Amino acid sequence: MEVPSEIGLRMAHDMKENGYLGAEVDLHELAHLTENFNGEELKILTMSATSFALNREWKVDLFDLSKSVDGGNIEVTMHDFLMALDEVKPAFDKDIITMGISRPDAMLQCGEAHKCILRTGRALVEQVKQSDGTSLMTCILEGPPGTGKTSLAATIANESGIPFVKIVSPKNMIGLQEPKKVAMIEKVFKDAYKSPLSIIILGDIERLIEYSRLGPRFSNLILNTLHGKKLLMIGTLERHILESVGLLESFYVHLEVPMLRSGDMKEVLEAQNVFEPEDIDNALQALGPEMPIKKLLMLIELASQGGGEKIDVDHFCICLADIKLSAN
Ligand SMILES: Nc1ncnc2c1ncn2[C@@H]1O[C@H](COP(=O)(O)OP(=O)(O)OP(=O)(O)O)[C@@H](O)[C@H]1O
Repeated sequence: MEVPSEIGLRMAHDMKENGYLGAEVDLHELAHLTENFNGEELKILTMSATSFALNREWKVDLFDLSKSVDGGNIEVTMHDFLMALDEVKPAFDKDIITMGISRPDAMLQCGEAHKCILRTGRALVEQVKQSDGTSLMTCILEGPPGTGKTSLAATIANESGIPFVKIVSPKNMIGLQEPKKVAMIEKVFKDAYKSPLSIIILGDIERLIEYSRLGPRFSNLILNTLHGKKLLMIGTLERHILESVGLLESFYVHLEVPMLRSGDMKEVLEAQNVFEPEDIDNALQALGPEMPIKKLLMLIELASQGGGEKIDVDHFCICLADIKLSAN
């Protein structure tokens, strides 16, 4: 059983104090299910579960409205909470961290470099969890667009078992004004600091915000507010931007996420099982020495459309040429 979140435990404690929590309610399960809820969201969840209990208990007899209703009998059950959980969702649902990869188990093996990054990521997680000397670990995954940086960060966070995971991504902030974005980022850090152990993923830092605005607050946010709490922060960025915005020193560990090389692409093609075995080498030859995983997956999808079970390698080459043309 994982350590339930501080907030979840607090909520369960409050309800017990108020004496209307059903005896069968599994507090640990409940705390586990509400790991990514903030205080306000927990209040709303509790109100929703209570209203389910009220609806059930206060069965009004429409044929005899003079009958009184006994409010003292209200008991909020686990079932009420489960129904409330269907309705009330946290702003930063843990599922968000799997963005890009809709299911963590859909993460493809694609070469030694990716495996090595995952291994290092796991080691960093263990260090933050176990070392008394490490309260803050910062790691940057740097590499060209579409190389799988965010997916790798999400996989590390997903596997970590750390209940409090927040992702800050430009995709969550489309259309927001700069001050609102800064406020959102600050809130994520403040929320994280309420948990004894947390992970924050900062996706595409350069697109998040104009760094000069965030910069001065950023170091304060990370360094000054920890107060004995433990945090692993994983950022994703392209290297030249990392240098140009002067962020290089803000991250202790730098991991390079490269494009897929021929051997890595072979691993992906074989796993996808989209070519006849004898066509794989021809396809690899057409693909050239390297390519970001995003582009390779897009190409496979494009070439698979409307065809049979396997992709015809000539058709694949035409799709590849189309993609190259449109990129120019
Ligand atoms: N190992 C993998 N298995 C399956 N799909 C993957 C894998 N890595 C990345 N992808 C897919 O490739 C796409 C790009 O991945 P991701 O967003 O992680 O890359 P990125 O380097 O963060 O991109 P950008 O620089 O554009 O932000 C996503 O759609 C994701 O689903």
